Amino acid sequence: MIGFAFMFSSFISKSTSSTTVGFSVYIVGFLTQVVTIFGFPYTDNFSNTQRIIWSFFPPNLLAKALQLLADATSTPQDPGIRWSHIGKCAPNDIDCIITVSDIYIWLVSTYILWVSLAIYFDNIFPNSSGVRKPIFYCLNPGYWSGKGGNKVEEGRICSCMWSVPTLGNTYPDDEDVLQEENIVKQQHREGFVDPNLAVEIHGLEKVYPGRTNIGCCNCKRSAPYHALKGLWMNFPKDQLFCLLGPNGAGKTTAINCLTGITPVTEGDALIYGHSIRSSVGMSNIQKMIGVCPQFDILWDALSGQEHLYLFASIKGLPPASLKTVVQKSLAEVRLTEAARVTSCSYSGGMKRRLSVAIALIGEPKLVILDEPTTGMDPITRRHVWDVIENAKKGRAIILTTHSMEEADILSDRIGIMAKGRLRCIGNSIRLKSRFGTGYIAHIRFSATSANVTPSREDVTAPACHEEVKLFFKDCLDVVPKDENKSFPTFVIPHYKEDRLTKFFEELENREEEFVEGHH
Ligand SMILES: Nc1ncnc2c1ncn2[C@@H]1O[C@H](COP(=O)(O)OP(=O)(O)OP(=O)(O)O)[C@@H](O)[C@H]1O
Repeated sequence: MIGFAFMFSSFISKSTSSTTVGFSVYIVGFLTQVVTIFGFPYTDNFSNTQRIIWSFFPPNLLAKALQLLADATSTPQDPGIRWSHIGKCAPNDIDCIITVSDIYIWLVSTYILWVSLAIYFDNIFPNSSGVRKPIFYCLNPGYWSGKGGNKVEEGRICSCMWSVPTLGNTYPDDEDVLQEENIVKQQHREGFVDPNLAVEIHGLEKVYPGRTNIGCCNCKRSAPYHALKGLWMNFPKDQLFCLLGPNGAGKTTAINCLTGITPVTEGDALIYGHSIRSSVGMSNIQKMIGVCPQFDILWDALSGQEHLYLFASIKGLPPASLKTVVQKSLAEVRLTEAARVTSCSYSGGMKRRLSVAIALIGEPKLVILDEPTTGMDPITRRHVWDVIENAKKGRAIILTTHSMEEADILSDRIGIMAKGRLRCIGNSIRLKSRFGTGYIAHIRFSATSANVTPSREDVTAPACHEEVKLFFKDCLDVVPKDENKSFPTFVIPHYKEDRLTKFFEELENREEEFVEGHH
């Protein structure tokens, strides 16, 4: 019965539907068992074919086995069924169509059949990302040897794929992007392996194929979509690379290609030397990455602590260290108090923090964070920034975000994508100096500022920075890169000009507190 249920689960994608289907199978099983008890089809009156078809449904065999057992033990004179006699019919079984031994063989055989079918259907039906294996995947020797049998397809089995259009000119129009591309291409041509690189992206392209889905009365068509148009990038170790870009730029697609969720159309990427296009490479990659997906993948019934135990065990952490690691991880993302609460009661921000903790657990060498601070309040977001900043040591991090402030504070390098292409790349100062249109305020604090005591060290104390931050709290980009600098730089977008003017008016009135202020 387990094998049959397992096979049925391949056809169901939603947990709500599984309850309905499970209950329906139970009812059908009950009815066929009643029919079996009344003699169908294990008597001489029925054909072998009918019996064979009936026996493929495990509850029927179970009912027949219980009936044989009941017949063999109904009176004190009945001999019962001994293990040594399971291949023989009971003396009072006149028809002797099937024995307990036959039933055992049938149950084991149908279990193997249903489980094999379950695995096969699970592979050929598209998963939640629309990816599936070819119909005859198991006939490919590479699938069994693990070498090159990892080919996957997209779309439904019956959908017809459109031809993939060729990509036009992919020549970058930005000098920094061109320089990055040239460096990566040259290294690729020369086969140079830089030990300081965590990720090398070699001309990554992704086309979501257009399809014609033929329904009963309608025929829907969609054209192929080029989501990634040839990315060439290097991500060094011990650095945080931030991918920025508007909605639909291709950030999540790039991440899904790196993590193996979506198959790549052209190009390749090496993560610590392992190719994302090889099944062996991908299984090695998956052991060394931690991912915080754009949408939280959590189980409502499990608590935060249980999630972390589960993922730490999956990542192969020694059982003895699990408790310490989980507690440290919960403390880092400030979920210690809510550790035992089921995740369905968590707020959106708490769920994101748990997802970040899951991504960081087990010391992964590459961490991929897809919009990790979405839905967090400003204080929690700053706290999570600290967690990410601390996590940078000893690993590479790829982070996507829509927040310029987040990118500015956390990143070592930023890449801005649009329409599947990399449009600019560099550190935040380089990008600001090339593309910034706002104002930059350099503010030096006096030791006699009302918030600080007049000693040399206190000049750099964050207390007086707080005053400026409060003033600009509704600006996007005013947090100093290094809070301990005595000359912090505040970047004020051009549309906040009125705020800046007001600020400088205040500065003039408080000349004794701020030694210098200019923009
Ligand atoms: N399975 C899919 N089939 C067809 N097109 C898709 C599929 N997934 C994404 N796309 C398209 O690819 C483009 C890039 O999507 P992607 O999710 O990578 O963007 P993004 O930069 O992550 O956007 P966001 O910031 O909104 O998360 C979008 O135009 C999207 O419509």
